[in-house]
Amino acid sequence: MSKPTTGDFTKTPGWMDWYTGPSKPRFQVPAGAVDAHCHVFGPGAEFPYAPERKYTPCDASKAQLYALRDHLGFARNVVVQATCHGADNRAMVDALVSSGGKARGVATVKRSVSDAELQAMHDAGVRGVRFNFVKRLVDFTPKEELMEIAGRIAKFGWHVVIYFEAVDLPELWDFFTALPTTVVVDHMGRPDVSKPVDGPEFELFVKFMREHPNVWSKVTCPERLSVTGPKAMAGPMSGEQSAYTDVIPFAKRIVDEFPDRVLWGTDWPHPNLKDHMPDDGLLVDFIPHIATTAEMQKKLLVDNPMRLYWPEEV
Ligand SMILES: O=C(O)c1cc(C(=O)O)oc(=O)c1
Repeated sequence: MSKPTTGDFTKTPGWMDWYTGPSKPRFQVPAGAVDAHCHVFGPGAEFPYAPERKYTPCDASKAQLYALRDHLGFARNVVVQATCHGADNRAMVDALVSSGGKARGVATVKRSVSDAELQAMHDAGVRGVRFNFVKRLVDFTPKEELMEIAGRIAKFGWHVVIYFEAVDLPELWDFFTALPTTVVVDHMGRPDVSKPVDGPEFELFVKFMREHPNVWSKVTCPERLSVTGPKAMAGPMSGEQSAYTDVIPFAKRIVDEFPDRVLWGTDWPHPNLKDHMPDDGLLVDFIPHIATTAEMQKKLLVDNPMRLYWPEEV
């Protein structure tokens, strides 16, 4: 793959660029598999990063994303608006429009968005909005504004994607459980995997899903959540086909209990990683550790994302 650029922007110090030499996964994903969580960044020269952003990434273009899709054996993508673009969805929408119907998207919108703008995004393939509660990524938006947005996007048949840290779930519980749409949790609500998988923190997350059949989870980002690894990267420190073993019990528990409400994605180009950049081919090899039968793999990678993002084809 071609090397990432940065245009006129200066990357955040210590920024880790995505890995240009991903291996071919040993695990062959089922036909029609969807990478249901990934991003595009810029390119900044064409789609400038938002003034209110908390980080400046390297560029990660739609062409590079779609080359990775083909390399890994996926058929489709769900492109999630990255916080470095704020509520300016042009780069994400441009990626959808150029995908030939193979990508759908999740936007970030403000309360001031018009119905005509929502309709235009719908026509381009947007099917959800993202509410972000991770403080290092976004400024605070009042909950009544978000609830108003949720009510408006519900009319388009869209869902709400939420991103939060596990310690914040108790405080956010009432808001999340009042949302009128399907609710999709990013990265399993970021559990602290150094705590027990059956301890109070993760039990609360399981209860959240168990008691609310409209709640789905992405069983994504072992490379973010892992504490002890080993890491899915090329070279001598590699975990190769058994990376991120400390995350497996958490993700597997969610897939086992809620096989019809889980999604998987690469999270390419992996914003804000601090200590390593994964080989996306090896990340795909993580999947059979958490979805252990062909039936579960098909639900995770094909049936569930198709039902949520391409229901007209199911
Ligand atoms: O943990 C993160 O830093 C992160 C950031 C973003 C974003 O900036 O949109 O998206 C993600 O899925 C994860």
